[in-house]
Amino acid sequence: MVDTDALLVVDSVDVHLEGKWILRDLSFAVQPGEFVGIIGPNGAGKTTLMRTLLGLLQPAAGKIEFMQSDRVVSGSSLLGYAPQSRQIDPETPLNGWDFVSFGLPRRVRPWLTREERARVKEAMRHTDCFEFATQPIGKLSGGQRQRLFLAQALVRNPQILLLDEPTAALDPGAQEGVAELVATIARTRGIAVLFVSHDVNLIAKHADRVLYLTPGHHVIGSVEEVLQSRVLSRLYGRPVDVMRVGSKIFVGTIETDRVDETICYHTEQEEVIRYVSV
Ligand SMILES: Nc1ncnc2c1ncn2[C@@H]1O[C@H](COP(=O)(O)OP(=O)(O)OP(=O)(O)O)[C@@H](O)[C@H]1O
Repeated sequence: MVDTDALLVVDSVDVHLEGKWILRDLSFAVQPGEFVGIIGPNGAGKTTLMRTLLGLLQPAAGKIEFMQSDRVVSGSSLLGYAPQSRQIDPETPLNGWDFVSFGLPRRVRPWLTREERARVKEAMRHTDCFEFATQPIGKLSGGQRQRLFLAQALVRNPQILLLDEPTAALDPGAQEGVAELVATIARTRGIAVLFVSHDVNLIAKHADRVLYLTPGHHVIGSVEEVLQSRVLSRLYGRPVDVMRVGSKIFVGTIETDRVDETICYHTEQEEVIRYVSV
């Protein structure tokens, strides 16, 4: 694969863990400023992909290449990462400023230089969380903390931002706020974003392209190209429907025999249809 403009090229990558194939023949490239939404069922390998890009897992085959961007700011790092698991003890005696400054490249001295302080301030301003600088992080809401995690990932001035379910456990308004913020950061700062989410509508609204993973398989393309019954049925190896109701997209399978907790509606014949998300 040759893509001279790409920041990241993943070429025919296989990853297996404890003898089980997780990612197989995975190939895609990401451009500066591009927002790539990563979606797929539990266990599809989304976090495994993040960990592989971070160098925490070694591909069994294929290669991963990071390119330099022309738009690199001096002192920038390659990757910024916000992990999936973000439990914080409510009694944690850390304020927002300290928490974000932990994202700076490793340093031995306990104090921050003027340049480092400016970076922390800029990252907090960009993510609209400077007001939490002196507040204990354990007392903040999920959405407020999420902004701090984003600031912590941004403080290294990364070229690529890896965000593993940054909107998990947030209410719809806060989810939208975080996704919008990330999309703006990608656009205005030329940072490539890989954004994992289970919310197909959030991805459809904000992503330039979608990487849809199922165990051992993947497809990548625009929202219109990927979110189609034909494409996803091939990916899952069984019939999958993509329904558009108003502005919303639902991906799942339709069963006509049971009524359950998932989306139900009536046809003209009053047949109750159960829609199961995949
Ligand atoms: N350290 C490990 N050793 C062995 N298997 C692992 C390890 N970590 C993850 N797996 C397995 O790899 C597969 C992919 O896991 P991964 O966490 O990447 O999925 P995911 O798409 O991020 O899922 P979710 O949506 O639930 O977060 C799963 O079957 C999981 O059990």
